[in-house]
Amino acid sequence: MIKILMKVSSMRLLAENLSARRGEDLIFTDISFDLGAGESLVLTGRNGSGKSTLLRVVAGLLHAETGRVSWISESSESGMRAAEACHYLGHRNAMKAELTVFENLGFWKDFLGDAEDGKGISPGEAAESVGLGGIIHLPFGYLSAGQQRRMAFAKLLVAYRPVWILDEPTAALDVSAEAVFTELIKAHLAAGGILLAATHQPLGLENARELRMAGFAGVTEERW
Ligand SMILES: Nc1ncnc2c1ncn2[C@@H]1O[C@H](COP(=O)(O)OP(=O)(O)OP(=O)(O)O)[C@@H](O)[C@H]1O
Repeated sequence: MIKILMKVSSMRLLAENLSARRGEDLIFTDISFDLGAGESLVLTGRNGSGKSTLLRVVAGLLHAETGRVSWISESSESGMRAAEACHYLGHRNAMKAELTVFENLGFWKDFLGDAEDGKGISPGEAAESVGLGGIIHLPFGYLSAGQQRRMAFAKLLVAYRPVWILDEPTAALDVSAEAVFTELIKAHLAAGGILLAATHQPLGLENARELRMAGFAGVTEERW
């Protein structure tokens, strides 16, 4: 049973005419999308096509060459900052190997705090939610690659953010972990959350839109 404490969010994520450069190369141009409560957009495309770059631009971690990202929330007239509105889960898990799982998740809970319209769950409950409640006392570095990825996902649950930005969330995961992640994402969307994800494997979401990145300024969009 997955328990996530949050009210139905009314967030909107608007990206307008985004372009980004890595080094000398323009990786994509004029990408726009508009995601409302409960909506998801999945970026696909070959290695190097710019998926991670787009996610990092939206999360405010990379500078956009052109365009802008707006985080529109009913609870904040002036809009929100990326750090207040989204969780970003990149290729790395952002956990300290020598601290226990409990200490890592506790750190993130205290450091991030909750966005206004939701409430995160405890480190113990979050570990339970990803199927690893029994190993919360172990140093993070002792965990297998798949267990580490599950615990990185649990970080999304300890502090509430309406938008989840996930880069290859299911890399190194077994089939049961994929199913757990899909259920957690569906629960997030059902509560009015938003998902922006890059993946090479389908995430099992029925109504996700797809943005196929072609790399070096090419891009196409279609609905799955
Ligand atoms: N710091 C950098 N300087 C120059 N080029 C870079 C830099 N970082 C990334 N790139 C290039 O930008 C392009 C897009 O990379 P990106 O990581 O966004 O691709 P991706 O679609 O996420 O790939 P993958 O599926 O392998 O994760 C690639 O061609 C990459 O080599």
